[in-house]
Amino acid sequence: MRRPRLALVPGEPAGVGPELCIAALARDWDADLVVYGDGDTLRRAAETTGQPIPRLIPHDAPADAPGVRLVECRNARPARFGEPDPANATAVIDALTAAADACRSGACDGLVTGPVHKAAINDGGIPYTGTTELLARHAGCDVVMMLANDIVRVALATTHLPLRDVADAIDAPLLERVLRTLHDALRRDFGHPQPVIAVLGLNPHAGEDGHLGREELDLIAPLLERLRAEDGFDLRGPLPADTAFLPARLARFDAVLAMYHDQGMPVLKYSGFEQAVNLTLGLPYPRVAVDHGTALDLAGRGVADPSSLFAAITSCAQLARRRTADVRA
Ligand SMILES: NC(=O)C1=CN([C@@H]2O[C@H](COP(=O)(O)OP(=O)(O)OC[C@H]3O[C@@H](n4cnc5c(N)ncnc54)[C@H](O)[C@@H]3O)[C@@H](O)[C@H]2O)C=CC1
Ligand SMILES: NCC(=O)COP(=O)(O)O
Repeated sequence: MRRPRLALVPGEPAGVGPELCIAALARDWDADLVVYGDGDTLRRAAETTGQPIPRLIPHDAPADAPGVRLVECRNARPARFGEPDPANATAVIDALTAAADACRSGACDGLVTGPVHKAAINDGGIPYTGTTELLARHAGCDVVMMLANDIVRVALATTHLPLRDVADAIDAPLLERVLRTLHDALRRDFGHPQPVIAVLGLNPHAGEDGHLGREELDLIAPLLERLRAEDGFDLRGPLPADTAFLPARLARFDAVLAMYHDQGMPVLKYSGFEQAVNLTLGLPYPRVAVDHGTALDLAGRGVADPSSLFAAITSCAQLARRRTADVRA
């Protein structure tokens, strides 16, 4: 089977993404990496953090040319580690878009991304809530954000939304789309023919029989009941979020669906920040990102932990191989 070719996007030039990518490029992977980013930033990240500077070659260099293939997406201004510059927002988004194009055209088999600084992109004049949403728009499909480590998989019904807007955003069509996308991905990409999905309530104690909110009674429970009637849909809940993650309960679930970002994310990050990855389910190609942010406090110092990026590359390569095998079967 052909080695998967993965597009690797470092993300925010002033963050830890470039130096973590340099660490990744020094390793052997069961995949070929093609970097989409600013070559000068990568070289300076290597230099500043005392890592070997990779030989970057154009992405369309001859097949036997030695070096790391780079699709150059030049920054408007040289990056200063620790200080995001909104002038470079366009280059960051262009790199993500070019890499997504390559995945959609089949030139690459999967996408791995470093952290992006949301405020810097918006300050640069580009409306942006997250790469998950950007890739969904780009591919024109429904997606689900799911974070995963060896202990738990947490998917989110809503992603980067102010808390004030969350309750209004959660309705039956949205939850149904999310559950179908999650269910399909657990079956197709994660090898669970009959996945068990725990669905959290929105309110404390899952609404306490309607005394602490009615979304569970009026919306979530009837939807779960309807979907359970379909073959293969094993849905538990709506469960109180405060006890759903108890280890003994968690062991019975293949994934937990949280209603909003900070209902699920802290559990995931507390249970294993270093090894966790962020997956976008529902795209026509696998996309896996680091679970952490730009860590501006560490950028350029050579102390950032590369484990999440390494886990993202490993996971993306596995998903890409699985999809290639499915196509051939
Ligand atoms: N995948 C992505 O694109 C993500 C992007 N972000 C963005 O990153 C920016 C900063 O977010 P924060 O909330 O400060 O989170 P952060 O993850 O950048 O930092 C939180 C803490 O974790 C530490 N940390 C992060 N990555 C680390 C690593 N690889 N090794 C060792 N320590 C590490 C940092 O030093 C800091 O103490 C925001 O603009 C946010 O939107 C946040 C999460 C994910
Ligand atoms: N909290 C996750 C995060 O901010 C990264 O999300 P995305 O940019 O991959 O959508």
